Amino acid sequence: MSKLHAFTVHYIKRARNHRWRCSEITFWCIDEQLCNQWIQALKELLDSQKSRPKQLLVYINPYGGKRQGKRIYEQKVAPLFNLASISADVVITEHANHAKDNLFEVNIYKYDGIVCVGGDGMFSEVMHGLIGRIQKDSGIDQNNPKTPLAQCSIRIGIIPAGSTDCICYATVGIIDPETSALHIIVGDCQPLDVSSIHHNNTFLKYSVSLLGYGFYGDILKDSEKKRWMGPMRYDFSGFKTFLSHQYYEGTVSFQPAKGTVGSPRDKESCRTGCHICRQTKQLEEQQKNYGFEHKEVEDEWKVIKGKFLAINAVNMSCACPRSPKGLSPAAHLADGSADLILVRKCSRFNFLRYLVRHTNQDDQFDFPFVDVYRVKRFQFTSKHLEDNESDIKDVGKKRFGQFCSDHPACCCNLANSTWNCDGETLDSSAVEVRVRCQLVKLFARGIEIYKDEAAYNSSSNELLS
Ligand SMILES: CCCCCCCCCCCCC/C=C/[C@@H](O)[C@H](CO)NC(=O)CCCCCCCCCCCCCCC
Ligand SMILES: Nc1ncnc2c1ncn2[C@@H]1O[C@H](COP(=O)(O)OP(=O)(O)OP(=O)(O)O)[C@@H](O)[C@H]1O
Ligand SMILES: [Ca+2]
Repeated sequence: MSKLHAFTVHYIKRARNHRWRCSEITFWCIDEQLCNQWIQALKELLDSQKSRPKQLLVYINPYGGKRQGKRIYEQKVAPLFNLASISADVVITEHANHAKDNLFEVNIYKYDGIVCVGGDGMFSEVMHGLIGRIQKDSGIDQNNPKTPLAQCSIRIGIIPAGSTDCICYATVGIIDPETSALHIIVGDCQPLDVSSIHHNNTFLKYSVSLLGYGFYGDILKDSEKKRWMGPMRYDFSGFKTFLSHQYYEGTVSFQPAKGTVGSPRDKESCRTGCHICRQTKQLEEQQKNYGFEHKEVEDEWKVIKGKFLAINAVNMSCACPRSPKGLSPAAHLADGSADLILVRKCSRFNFLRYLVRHTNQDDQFDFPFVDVYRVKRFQFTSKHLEDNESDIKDVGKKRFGQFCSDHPACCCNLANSTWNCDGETLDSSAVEVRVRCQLVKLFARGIEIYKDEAAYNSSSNELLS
């Protein structure tokens, strides 16, 4: 404009329910030199913020959730990345495992972060690619369950476009692509615990949210055949699995977490700057300094044999829109432990009461048939496998498929379930699980606490571009 000079500042404004929005404000000035000084000062301020990513590698699953991944990225995320001068190499996946395989081929070290546009399954794929690549480059064999893993310093960003999106919900507080893009732009960093799953010295998978056998495994297995239904498939398969009321027999053994301060029955949840996660990290660093870090303590295994409707190990609350407080409301994102929830065989009515409590304020652990433990390691072996193993020693015994080999007429239930590993199926009737403290990092900051309702309007806004 004649004789007036101006520049526009784009910044982040907090809105309700942990939502972030991009706003802009234009400053006018009659003095051109002063205007340029301001622009220069703001540019220098932005450049000095080293945690902000400049170059990203983006994987889009065009078939996740309601199949909106590509549109969400192009319309809601790419314009914000452009505004923040972030350059992105975009790969639209053509098949399952495309992103994972690609992460073993590209030069990942030239990127400040890897972004996945999709659901929990897509995140899991990218995480497997990244962890696997880092171990390969560090010469670490993932098959040895005792080996400490190399941490991944390249952060992962999630643009939610899946069916459950629980990892996004539990680390940001809302499923909103724009909010997640803004957390990436400001360069947030949230470490995450990862569980490694092995069987007989063979690496199977990693898990960050839910590793579930029985109820959630069966829901997932059934729902995979109904992908065409979109996110609704989980409700349909959930109802069907609930009616089938299948229980599974086996042995769970675990080592209770010693070094953590919290308990799964705490009233307080993990939030931005969580002191429990911070204390754990400090403790781990102290142990490192004293040289204790990789010593395996073999004492104190607790063993539970029984009939279970569900065995769930969660590394985070698993909060999602279906259950806003999640499977274990007090679980921590980065405390080096998982909450192991054992739901024993009970009536359908009681199991329904347990499920309903995931949707209200009542305590879902306050039932005689539900136990919850905070653990660092656990193992599960199905009775089917235990019996088969003892049969091998006792040559000549006949086996009767899914029924008890000792008493074919007694109809003991020896069926096997599947594991639900962050929304991916995993078939293994015996697993050994270890929590790896803060193995990966996300572009997130945990769920922020708004001290009072007015705070989200007045609290600090962040400069975008
Ligand atoms: C009566 C209402 C009860 C509602 C109970 C809701 C509990 C929901 C807890 C959800 C926890 C999700 C954990 C996240 C797992 C993700 O890594 C994974 C991949 O995205 N998602 C699922 O496996 C997807 C799992 C989807 C689970 C859906 C469960 C639906 C159960 C429906 C039972 C109906 C009984 C009705 C009887 C009249
Ligand atoms: N182009 C593709 N074609 C088919 N499958 C793909 C493709 N790209 C990725 N996948 C696979 O699709 C699976 C599911 O994707 P995603 O997690 O994005 O959606 P979802 O299952 O609907 O959501 P959620 O995991 O949150 O329930 C992932 O395991 C991923 O490996
Ligand atoms: Ca944890």
